[in-house]
Amino acid sequence: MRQTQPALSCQDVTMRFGGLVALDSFSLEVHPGDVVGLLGPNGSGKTTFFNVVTGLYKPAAGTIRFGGTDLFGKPPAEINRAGIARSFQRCRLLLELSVFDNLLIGAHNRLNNGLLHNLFARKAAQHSITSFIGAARDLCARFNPYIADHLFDPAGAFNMIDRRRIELCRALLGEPRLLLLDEPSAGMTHEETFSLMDDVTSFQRQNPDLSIILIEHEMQVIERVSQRCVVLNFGKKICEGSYREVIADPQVLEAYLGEDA
Ligand SMILES: Nc1ncnc2c1ncn2[C@@H]1O[C@H](COP(=O)(O)OP(=O)(O)OP(=O)(O)O)[C@@H](O)[C@H]1O
Repeated sequence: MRQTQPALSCQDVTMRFGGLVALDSFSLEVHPGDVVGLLGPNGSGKTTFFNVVTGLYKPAAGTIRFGGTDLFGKPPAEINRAGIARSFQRCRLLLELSVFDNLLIGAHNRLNNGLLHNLFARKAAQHSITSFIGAARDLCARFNPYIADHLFDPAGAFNMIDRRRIELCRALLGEPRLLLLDEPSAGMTHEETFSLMDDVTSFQRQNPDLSIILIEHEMQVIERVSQRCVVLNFGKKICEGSYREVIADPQVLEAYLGEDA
């Protein structure tokens, strides 16, 4: 029996797009330090779940609590401040800007004190930027020292795996307690994906209360990093258990292969 309170507790979450039920009474609990693999065939509702949890979509029904706080229907900025960060399938860096500028844009939620403050409280504004540079360098060094050593290089000068690293640093800079990773392998080789996930795992070892939900089609990645897997099909949870359990489950085989196991 688990002693810890769940970090994230979603109960009976339903999301509809017109007549399409993208999430159908979906429930999921994630405890501090959990790494959960979220699986399912294309269109099964995985990204929709991330969009609901991060406030991009407002579900029709259900409850979403994080660290005991009700997040249902709250705006994305508030959810991010509460400690939930995410990555996206496609690279969302501004490539002509430096790594540092990209990190700064990600921290807008916390650093923006308003134009008047920045114009008239120059010392305070300068101090907050200086301490942000220190925090950014420190975070990047803990995630992958190469990024910290190239903090002021343009993001476009990095290869795909390092761009993903920069995006993850941006997500982690706010010290989230829950990180949602949407297909980190997209556009990368096996080796690159494993290397990226090694950085994530090593970062999590330094921050053992960080919970992670990982959407990933590469089953080897899921097997390597997740302690528990949840499988969606047509918006419904069809299976939950260890990687070994879910890949042997007849309903999961049927969902993926379209045949009876
Ligand atoms: N904004 C939207 N408007 C209308 N339908 C949507 C929208 N977003 C998602 N859907 C539909 O909801 C269903 C679930 O989509 P979702 O992107 O969550 O699936 P997924 O499991 O993440 O798929 P994939 O593995 O291909 O990324 C799909 O049928 C999709 O077409």
